[in-house]
Amino acid sequence: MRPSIQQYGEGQLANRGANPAILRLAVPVPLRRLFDYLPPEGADPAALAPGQRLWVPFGGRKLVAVLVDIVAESPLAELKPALELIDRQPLFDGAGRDFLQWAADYYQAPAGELYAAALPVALRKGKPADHWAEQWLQLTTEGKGLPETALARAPKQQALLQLLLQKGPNSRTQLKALKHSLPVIRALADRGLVEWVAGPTVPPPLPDAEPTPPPALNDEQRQVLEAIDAERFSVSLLEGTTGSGKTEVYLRLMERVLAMGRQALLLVPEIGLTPQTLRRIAARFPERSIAALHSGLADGERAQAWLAAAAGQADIVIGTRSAIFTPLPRLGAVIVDEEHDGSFKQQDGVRYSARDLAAVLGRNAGVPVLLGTATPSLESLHNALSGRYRHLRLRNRAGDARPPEISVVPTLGQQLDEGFAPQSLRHIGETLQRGEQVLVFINRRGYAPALACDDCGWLADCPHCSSKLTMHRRQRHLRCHHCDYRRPLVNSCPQCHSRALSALGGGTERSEELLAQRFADYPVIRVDRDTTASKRALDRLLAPARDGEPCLLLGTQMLAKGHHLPRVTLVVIQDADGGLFSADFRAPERTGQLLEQVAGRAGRGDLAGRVLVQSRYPEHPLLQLLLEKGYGAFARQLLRDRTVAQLPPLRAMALVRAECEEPRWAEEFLQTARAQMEALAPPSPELAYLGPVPALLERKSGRFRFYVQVTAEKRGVLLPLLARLCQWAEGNRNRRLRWAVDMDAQELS
Ligand SMILES: Nc1ncnc2c1ncn2[C@@H]1O[C@H](COP(=O)(O)OP(=O)(O)OP(=O)(O)O)[C@@H](O)[C@H]1O
Ligand SMILES: [Zn+2]
Repeated sequence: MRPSIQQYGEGQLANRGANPAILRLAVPVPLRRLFDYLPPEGADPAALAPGQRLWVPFGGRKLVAVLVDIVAESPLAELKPALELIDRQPLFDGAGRDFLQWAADYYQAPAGELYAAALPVALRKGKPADHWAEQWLQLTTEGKGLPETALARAPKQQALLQLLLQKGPNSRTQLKALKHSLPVIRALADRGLVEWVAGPTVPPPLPDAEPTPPPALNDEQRQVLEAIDAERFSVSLLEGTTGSGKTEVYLRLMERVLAMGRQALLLVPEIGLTPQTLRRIAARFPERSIAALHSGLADGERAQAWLAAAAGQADIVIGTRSAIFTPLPRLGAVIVDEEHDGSFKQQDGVRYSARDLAAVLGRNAGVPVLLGTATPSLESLHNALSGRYRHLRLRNRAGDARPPEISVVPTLGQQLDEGFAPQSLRHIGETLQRGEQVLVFINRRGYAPALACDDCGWLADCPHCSSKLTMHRRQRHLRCHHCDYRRPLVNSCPQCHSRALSALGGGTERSEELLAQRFADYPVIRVDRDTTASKRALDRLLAPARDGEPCLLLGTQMLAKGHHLPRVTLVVIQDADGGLFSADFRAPERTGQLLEQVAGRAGRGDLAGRVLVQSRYPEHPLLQLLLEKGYGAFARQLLRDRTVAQLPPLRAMALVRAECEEPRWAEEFLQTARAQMEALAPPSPELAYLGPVPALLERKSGRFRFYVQVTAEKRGVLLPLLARLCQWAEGNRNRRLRWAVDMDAQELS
C-alpha cells in the first residue's frame, strides 16, 4: 500500500495556537539545548510545522536548523526571527523527532548535531526538498468516473487507465519502469482523463537484477520465522552459523511486513552494502521500491533516496549506520545484519550505536527487531542469554553445504616464507590445481608495518602519532594509518645513513608479491582499502572469483564478511595471534569474530571447505576453544570472564574523553571532570571510576588523548551524571582542548 498524495504531509494541521508562535529549533552547534526564534518575517503561521527546516542566524553565521516544537512563550525576552522556511512539508514526523530526542538524551548529544547527522548532506546544507519532488500521474474527476473497460478499443490507454484506477496515482519513474509510453499518457491527458501533479519523491532506480524465486525454507529457518510476530515489538538475536541462510530469513521477514503495507529497514555494516547485496534484494522484490542509503551515492541521489524513505514511498530501506535516523512513517520491521560489526558504532562526533538504537526504534514503533550474525557481540549474547532478547538459532548450513574442517598450523620454529608455513603453501597450490579458489586473510594492509635500520636501530615513526609508519612499496611511501601522514620511502637511514634497512613484519602487499610469484599461473586478487577505493571497485575485483575460475584472493577484513563465493574451498589465516594479547579487553572478542567469519567463507557451495589457521601459540586456551568448539562456546567463555572482571556487558560503561596538544591540559580537565562526577555520585560497589588514563593510542594527529572510565551496575545511574558533566564541560573555554562523552564506548583507543 502506498500512501496517497493527500495523506502526505498531514503534520501541517497540528500545533496551531492563538498566540504569536515561537519556534523551538535544533541548531547544529555543539550545545545541548534547543534555541528559540520568531517565525521568519512575513511567514504564514499556518505554513509552519515541526519537522521542517529553516535558515536561522546564529553567531554571525547562517545555519540550517530543524523546527522541533512551536510554543507560546520563551524564557528569553528578545528573540531573533528565523530567516527563511525551507520546506513546505515536514521532513521528520513526530515519531522521528521523538526518536532523535531519545538518542540525544541517551548519548548526551546536542540535538542539533544529531538532526544534522540524520539528514543526508544535500539536505543538511539547505537544499530544498522540492528539488527532488516527483511528477505523479493521477486520474481527473472525469477519469475516475470511467468504468475499467471504457477504452477497450485502445488497449494501451486501457491498461494505463486500469493501473490508475486500481493502484491510484503513479510516479513518472514507475510508469517508465512499467513501460507506459509518453504518447499514451498524452492521449489520455488530451481527453481530460489524467493529469500530472507534483508529489513525493521516489527512490533512484537500482541496477537491474534478474528476478529470482526464493528457495524453499528448511525446518530451522521456518521455526525462526514462526517465532517472530510481525505485529508487535520484540528483539530477537538470530545466532546463525556462517552460510546458514540468515539473509533468507531477513528476506522472508521483509516479505511479510511488505505484505502488511509496511516498510522494512535493513541495516548493514559499512563494507556489507555491496552491489552484490543490493542485487540480491532487488532480485527478490522486483515490484517494490527500494531505497539504498550508502556512501557510494552522489549527494543528490542520497537525498532522493532519503526523501523517498521519509515520505513512505520506499518499501525497503537499506543502509549503513546513519540510516537508523531516517524517519519511516510506516515502519514494519528493523533488521540488523552482522550486528556485531564495529561500524554500527560511530566513533566520533555523535557517538551512537545504530545496533542499540534499532531496539529503541522497534519499541517505539511496536514492530519486531531482528539482530542477525554468526558471531554475536557479547552485548547481544548477554541480552539473549538473560532473556531480554529472544534467542533464535540456525545451527546448520543451508542447502547442502557442510561446515569447514579447521586445523592449526604451528609456526614457531618453522621456516616461514614471507609469513607462510610450507604446509600452507602446499595446500594453496593443491587447491588451485584442483580448479578451486583460495582465500588468504592477512589483517594488515601495506607492505610492512614498520621500517627499521639494522645498524643503529632507527624506526620510522609518525611525527604526529604514537605509532610506526607503514611501508607501502608500490606507492613508494611510508604512511601513518592513524592520521594519514605520508613521506617518501627512504633508501638509507636518516639517522646513520646506513643502507641496511629492513621491512619488519608483513602486510597484504608483501604477501601478494610472494603469492603472485609462487602461483604465477593463477590470478592473485588483493582486496584491501588500497585496492578498493570505491564499492564498485570491490565488486569489479571480485568478478573473476564470482565467475568460478581458480584464483587466489588475498586481503584484510574486507574479505571476511558477507561474500558468498561457493568455489572458495581453502581459507588460510596467516596470523591468528594478534588480538589475543592486546590491552583492549574487547580484542579477543573481535579476533574471535573475525576468525570465525573468515573461516566461514570456506566451503559454502557443494565443495567441502578447509581452514588453516597459522599460530605461534596453538596451545593458547582461547584459541583452542575457538577452533575446537566454535565461536559460540568461545563467546560464552568470554562472557564469564567479563562477569568476573565486572566489565561490559555485565556493567554499563561510559568514557569521558579529552585530547589536547598540551597533555597536561587534557589530564587536568579530566581530573576535574572526575571530581565533579564523584561529588555527585561517590564511588561505590555499584559505581566505579578509573583514570584519567592515556588512550591506547596515546597521541594522534599531534594531540595527546586521555579518558576517564565510569562503570555502573545500572545504566540509569550514568545518564544524569553524564548530563551534569556535559553542562559543566560546555562551559570549558579552552578552544584547543576537545572533549567528548562516549556512552557504551566500544574502543579504548
Ligand atoms: N532454504 C534454503 N535452501 C537452499 N539454499 C538456501 C536456503 N537458504 C539459503 N540458501 C542459500 O545458501 C547460501 C547461504 O545463505 P545466506 O547467504 O543467506 O547465508 P547467511 O547466513 O546470510 O551467510 P553469512 O552470514 O555467513 O554470509 C545462499 O546461496 C542461499 O541462497
Ligand atoms: Zn600519524
